[in-house]
Amino acid sequence: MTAGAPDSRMVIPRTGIGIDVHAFDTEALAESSPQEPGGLFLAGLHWPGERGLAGHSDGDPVAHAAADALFSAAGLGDLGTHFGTDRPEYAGASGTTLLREAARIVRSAGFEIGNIAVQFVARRPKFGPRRAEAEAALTEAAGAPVSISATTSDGLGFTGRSEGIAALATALVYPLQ
Ligand SMILES: Nc1ccn([C@@H]2O[C@H](COP(=O)(O)O)[C@@H](O)[C@H]2O)c(=O)n1
Ligand SMILES: C[C@@]1(CO)OP(=O)(O)OP(=O)(O)OC[C@H]1O
Repeated sequence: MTAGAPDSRMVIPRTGIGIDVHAFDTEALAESSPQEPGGLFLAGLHWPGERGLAGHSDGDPVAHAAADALFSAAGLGDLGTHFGTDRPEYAGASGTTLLREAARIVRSAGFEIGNIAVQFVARRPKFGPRRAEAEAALTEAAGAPVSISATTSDGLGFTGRSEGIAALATALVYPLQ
């Protein structure tokens, strides 16, 4: 092997990053009907009684940031490349549906997924009690470990004013040889 040149037998993992933000939807309060439940969809879970987020899909910034990080790691563009708002089939789509589809696309391009880590910024909902449930939902959708953490912004900025929720994700993928 030449000094400085990568060994062609080495599997070089690739990292990716994704950020997503959704604003609270003032009309999406509480439950509306069993067919179209109101409330919040976040981290692959439904949070009845919490104010919902606006979006073409269900507006889940945790799942969207995770999917964006996968596309970023694989060099396959971003969420808009694959699930644009011009695609009626994704109207109202759940975060787990989008993450499952993103993982399928990344695997079809010849990658396996190492893991995804996501952190969201919000005062509410209190995440700790449902962390295991959310991690299980997104891990099942991605077919790879997804870890999720939450933080507040100490009352500062748009998350501090409860105008929306922001999420940041990283992902690791590696090419299958
Ligand atoms: N929506 C949230 C936000 C935070 N947590 C948990 O609280 C811890 C402290 O948050 P600070 O922003 O005050 O540092 C944080 O590490 C989380 O464990 C939460 O559960 N849900
Ligand atoms: C997911 C898509 C498509 O339904 O819509 P939104 O739910 O608005 O989500 P966003 O993260 O703003 O962008 C990606 C969109 O293409």
